[in-house]
Amino acid sequence: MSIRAERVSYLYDSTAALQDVNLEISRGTLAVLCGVTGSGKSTLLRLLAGLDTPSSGRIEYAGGSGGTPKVSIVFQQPETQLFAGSVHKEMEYGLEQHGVPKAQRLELIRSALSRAGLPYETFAGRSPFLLSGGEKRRLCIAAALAVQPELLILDEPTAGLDPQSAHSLLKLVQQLRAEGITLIIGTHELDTLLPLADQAVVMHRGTVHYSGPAAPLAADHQLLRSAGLEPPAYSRIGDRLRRQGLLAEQPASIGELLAGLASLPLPAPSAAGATGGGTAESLMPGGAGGEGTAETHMPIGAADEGTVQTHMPIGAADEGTVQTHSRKASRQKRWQKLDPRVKWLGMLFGSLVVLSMDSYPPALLTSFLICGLIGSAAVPWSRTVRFFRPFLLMFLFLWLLSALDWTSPDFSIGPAGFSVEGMAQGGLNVLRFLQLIALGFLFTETTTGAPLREALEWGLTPLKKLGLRTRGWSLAVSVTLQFVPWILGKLDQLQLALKSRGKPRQGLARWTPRQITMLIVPLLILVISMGDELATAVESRGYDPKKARTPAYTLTWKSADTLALACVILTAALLWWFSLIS
Ligand SMILES: Nc1ncnc2c1ncn2[C@@H]1O[C@H](COP(=O)(O)OP(=O)(O)OP(=O)(O)O)[C@@H](O)[C@H]1O
Repeated sequence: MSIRAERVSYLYDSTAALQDVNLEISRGTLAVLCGVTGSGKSTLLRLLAGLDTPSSGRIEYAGGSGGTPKVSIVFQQPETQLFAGSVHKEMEYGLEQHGVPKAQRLELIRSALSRAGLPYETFAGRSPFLLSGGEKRRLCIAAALAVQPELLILDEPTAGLDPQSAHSLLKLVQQLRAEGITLIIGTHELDTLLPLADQAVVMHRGTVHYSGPAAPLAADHQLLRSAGLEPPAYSRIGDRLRRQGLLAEQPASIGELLAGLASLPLPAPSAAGATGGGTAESLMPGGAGGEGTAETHMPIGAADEGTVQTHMPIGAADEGTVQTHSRKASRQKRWQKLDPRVKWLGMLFGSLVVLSMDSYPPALLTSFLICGLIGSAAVPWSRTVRFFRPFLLMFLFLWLLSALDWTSPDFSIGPAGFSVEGMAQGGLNVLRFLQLIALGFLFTETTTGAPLREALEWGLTPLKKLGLRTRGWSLAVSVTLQFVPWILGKLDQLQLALKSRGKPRQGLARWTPRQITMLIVPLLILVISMGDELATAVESRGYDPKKARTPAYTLTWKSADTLALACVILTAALLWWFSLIS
């Protein structure tokens, strides 16, 4: 199957990760996608796999077997891609989603596992979570192969593998190419993958810097360096030897370089070489032979402006985006500078007001105000949606439950009767719950770890007088609060993993009861292992809750904080008064 990206751009919030990407990869090609960290490789691979939709532009597949394109992807971190209770179930999930009849599944699973070097008899019953890092990666590759993809996308497939496993993975990649599968591999590992590739694509700051045959790219050191990449070692050494007249041709792989070297008589070490000078120089990659020793020893790209810019947000090229970005950053900074005690008190007063409300007008006004506050703190819209999405289904259920009326319903849907009054009251309660959650969200989104903990400790000080160990509590509460975004991030990753193995589902369809039950176990395992790691870290640092800790952050009250607190108290009082009169 061939794939074509046409003027593809992708934005994370308002920052462009990809800009105007045009790309064509023909059927049966092994394409290597390289670029420095943050250049947009993973984002592009996700779009090519159909897991995300471009913000603009389009991606087309052609020459497949018809119907939905059969694309499989293996992510950079395999542990985020596993979710089932056993290796067999992990493999079966994708086959089931692709509609493969049960009778055919076992054979496909066996064959894919064995191709990935995991014998079925040994691994089928084991938990994917208890495999080693390399075995997890092989399992993900096996699961991707089981569905017999026409396009296979691998993101950093050799990362974290020992040399032998990396070698067998490369052999497998070559076999797959020989079978006519189109392969796209995202990697930094140019030395091993570039010689195998037919096509190379270099990403630089979210754009395609080069797309063409792989062999000339390996020899074009200037082009690679201008994208912040170091040319493969075989090419750098070959280049030096060629300049010195020792090799006739530029080697296209480490194998060719060794073969070229084998035909050379070994020179006797010269006196100059023995004292340092010449030998040291000749051992340096890309040394005096033409590319400049100083340049070689500088951090990659220090020699060219392009790489320095790599670390800037891609949108920096566009002045409008920069301005929006800096306005947002300054709003976020203003909220972060505010003393956390003001936010803590704001959350306390806000919660009291919300709890005292029993009619819609003040509740709606409060919702409006909270939305305004979240907007003024420049919390990205996508992050807010991601945070609230899991709560919405739960609250919808609670709302329907409180609207149920079996005795004198105002209307019925099927066997269930509902009362309008119950709906109104339930709606109000749900709204108030959401407001309480939103206040907590605003507090944690605008306060970093250390100030958050100190503010919590300050809030718990009265309890200290009763002899309670508030330091331990505040640590526990702040860790718990920071767990929430972490858990939501993990949920997103697991959802993406499910999507990568089956029919793409969008919106509420992603949260079917089956999907939720599939996510519970891996999520629990991830949470427990994170708790375990945290406990080990705390223990290894000799943390003793009985001893006073030196605060990592000192709270300082400024006049702007007094003003902000006065605004908080005034607003809370007005809302309370409004709820009394309405
Ligand atoms: N979820 C996200 N939210 C916001 N920005 C993101 C997100 N994911 C990636 N980015 C940003 O998008 C840009 C491209 O990221 P991407 O992960 O595609 O790069 P990459 O080339 O794959 O990097 P690496 O080799 O380190 O994996 C980076 O600047 C990154 O910070």
